Amino acid sequence: MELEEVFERTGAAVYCLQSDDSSDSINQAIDILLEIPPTHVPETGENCDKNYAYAESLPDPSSKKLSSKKRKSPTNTTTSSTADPFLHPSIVLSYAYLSLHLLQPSVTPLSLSLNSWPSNPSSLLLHASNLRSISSLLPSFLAYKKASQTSTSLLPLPQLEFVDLISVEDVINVRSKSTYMACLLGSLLGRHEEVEEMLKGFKVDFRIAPELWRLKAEETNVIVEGSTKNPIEIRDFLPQNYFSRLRDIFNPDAAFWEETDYSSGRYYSYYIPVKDKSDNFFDQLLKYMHSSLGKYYDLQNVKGYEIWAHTRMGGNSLGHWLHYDTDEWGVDNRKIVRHPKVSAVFYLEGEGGETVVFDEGRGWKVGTEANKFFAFEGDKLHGVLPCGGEGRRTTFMVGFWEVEKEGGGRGKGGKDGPWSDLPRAGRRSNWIREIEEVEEEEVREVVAKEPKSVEEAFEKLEDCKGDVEIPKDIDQRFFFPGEGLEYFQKNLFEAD
Ligand SMILES: O=C(O)CCC(=O)C(=O)O
Ligand SMILES: [Fe+2]
Repeated sequence: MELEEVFERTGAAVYCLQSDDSSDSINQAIDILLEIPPTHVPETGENCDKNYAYAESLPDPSSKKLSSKKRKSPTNTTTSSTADPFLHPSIVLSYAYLSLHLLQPSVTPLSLSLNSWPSNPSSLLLHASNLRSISSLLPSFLAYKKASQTSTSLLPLPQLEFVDLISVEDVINVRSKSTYMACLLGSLLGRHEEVEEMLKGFKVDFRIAPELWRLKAEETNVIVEGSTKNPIEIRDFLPQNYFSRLRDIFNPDAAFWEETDYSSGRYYSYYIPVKDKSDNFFDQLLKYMHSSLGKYYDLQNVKGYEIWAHTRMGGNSLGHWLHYDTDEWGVDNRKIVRHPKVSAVFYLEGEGGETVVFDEGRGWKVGTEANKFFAFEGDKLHGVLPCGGEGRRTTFMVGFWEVEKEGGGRGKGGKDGPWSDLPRAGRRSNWIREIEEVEEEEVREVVAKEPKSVEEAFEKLEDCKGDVEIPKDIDQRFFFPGEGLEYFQKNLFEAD
């Protein structure tokens, strides 16, 4: 196959992918690309002079108004093709597979493209992200690191808007993204010296200390008998019938996630006032949690509970950025910052990254375990570390508030927002039908322990004064600028 046809086919495939995001179009693009024999894949990168010369000889693709004409036949490529010397057919093929969530088939074409241009940063970035999705953390770290070291002047700016897995910004910001991801995975893998070197690209003054990354979140023997200011964890917390009901409501396949549009990523929670008499399972559960925690924290003035939940696909998640739990309604509407008296995390499964909580310089670390309950004073900075592994991480959170609900409720487009009322059962909220009362349980005796901690949870960095921007969309705040924790206080007006 002539080089010209390879370009035309690649352009045509991109055009299919851009014209709409239906699986038909994606499959059509895949068919077009699969006809290019792998041995005819053009040389790019270090050897791409030929491609440049060819590309320059073609009319400017932007003058062809790609979107004005729908392609009719996959082989009629002349009017719609884009000649981009960096648009390697194998990269496009692997993007196409990825956009159908076909991870495995995407690996081979990507490796092929890396064969012809081993340091192609955008292929490396995609390759690294693939490897991370299949929990190959070390190879993924190495690929990110390699991408972070490639020169940015030769970066491709191709038309890659056709998949949401990687945006044009990702490609432009390939260096910042790959460096940041390498720092994140490197920290997880204990390669702190390399990370420190890479952090020099950014302007940051602190990072989570290697000691905290290394700490094993095992159970301690420090039993907490009564009132405390420190976090506590309680294993085997809920009686079986409460636990299984909660699991049913927030099971990964449960209606809740779909009906509340969890995947949109917007924040929503429900505010449930303290009542004398329970009307439903949530009342029962929250009363139970409240009485149990009352021995350790002063919860007498609590007026209501904010509840929300998270489920993270697979174990290989990036965690949850460091934040304070706040009353998002107050932040948005009154520009005031309030915290719950106590915040708590209930682990529905034993998978995924550890929760970390900070107070002044100290940092506690808590491992996930099914039916474990973890609580801490609600004005403490906290987050979730990234992790590898296969399992899913699902947690149910409770904020114990001394503040009565004033506003809150529906967010944009009538959807649930922060401090919503529980919905009534309806077509879009079947999940709520599962909260009818269960048999009431007496509060059991529990053993509360203080989780493991390190004295100095943040490490000061001296030479990290680079000008690469930390990518906003994946900033976990594990590396941050400033004098100390005031960086987080200043950012309190950003919703969690
Ligand atoms: O899942 C966790 O461990 C904590 C999550 C959290 O802090 C939050 O959702 O506000
Ligand atoms: Fe939180």
